[in-house]
Amino acid sequence: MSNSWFLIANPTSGNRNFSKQWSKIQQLLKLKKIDYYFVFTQFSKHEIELVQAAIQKGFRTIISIGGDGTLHHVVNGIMLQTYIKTSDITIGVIPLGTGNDWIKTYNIPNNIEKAIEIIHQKKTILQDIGVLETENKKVHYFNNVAGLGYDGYIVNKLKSLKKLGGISYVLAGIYGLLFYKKSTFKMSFDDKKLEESCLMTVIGICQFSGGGMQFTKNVNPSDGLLDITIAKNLTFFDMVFNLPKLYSGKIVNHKKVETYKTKEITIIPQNSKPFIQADGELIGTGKVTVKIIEKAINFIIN
Ligand SMILES: Nc1ncnc2c1ncn2[C@@H]1O[C@H](COP(=O)(O)OP(=O)(O)OP(=O)(O)O)[C@@H](O)[C@H]1O
Repeated sequence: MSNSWFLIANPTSGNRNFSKQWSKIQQLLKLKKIDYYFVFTQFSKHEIELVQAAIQKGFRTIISIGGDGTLHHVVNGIMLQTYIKTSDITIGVIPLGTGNDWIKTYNIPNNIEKAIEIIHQKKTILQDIGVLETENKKVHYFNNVAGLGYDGYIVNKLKSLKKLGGISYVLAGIYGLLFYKKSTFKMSFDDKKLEESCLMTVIGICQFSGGGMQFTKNVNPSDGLLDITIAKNLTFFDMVFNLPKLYSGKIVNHKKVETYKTKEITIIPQNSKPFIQADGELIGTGKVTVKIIEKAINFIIN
């Protein structure tokens, strides 16, 4: 087993100059005498095979350098392997992405120097991981927030806007409010069966999504429960007038919003196939079942 860190860096994440950021990261790691190996991703989802190869070589501490998408695929690589227990792995994050939402739950600043200092201190939490099964029986893991409906629509729109940086989330959000068509979702969890016209249903392990918005209530990332938020018939005006509440998290108290905690939920959209997003990555459309794997991976936190 290796005591070195294994760094997986996505040179395409964020919109800052990657080679400049990378030189800074290398200098800081040397300064802190942190022993490491590194690889750059060469294509989307390359993270999965890179992290699995690293685990087979004996690495147990992985650093994801990029945004939420890079971390999402690193997590999927770990969860999809059967070589070792996933809870033997520790992940640290050096944020280079656009939204960088996962780090916000743990007060990790969007700053390379501070993120490396936090990694050096090695304080960890054993966090839950969510697992989504889509209509075609495909399985996807998520470490932050997943959702169906409006937020999936936004993630799809974001693809063409991310080059604009942080503002892209706001622009995609407004576009979605103008053009996304709500649909009726049948939802079942515990002994509940709901049928509602929904803007979206959000499923959280952690607290922030959409570039700093908060749709989950009283989040605890290691309680073995999914935080479900059902945004019902919210209109364009409801969203615009409540914009500060989307960022402060108070939106969960709105009369058209319901929150639940559960271990498993199935959502079946009626007469439409809305996009499903997981950690800001588009993973499918239509029906989805979501479960939780309690205390699955160690993450370095502040
Ligand atoms: N070399 C590569 N070329 C193209 N795409 C890549 C490459 N490496 C990784 N990717 C993909 O790029 C996507 C975006 O990366 P990431 O989410 O980390 O950055 P971001 O979109 O800027 O940040 P955020 O998600 O925090 O807004 C991910 O789906 C990732 O798998």
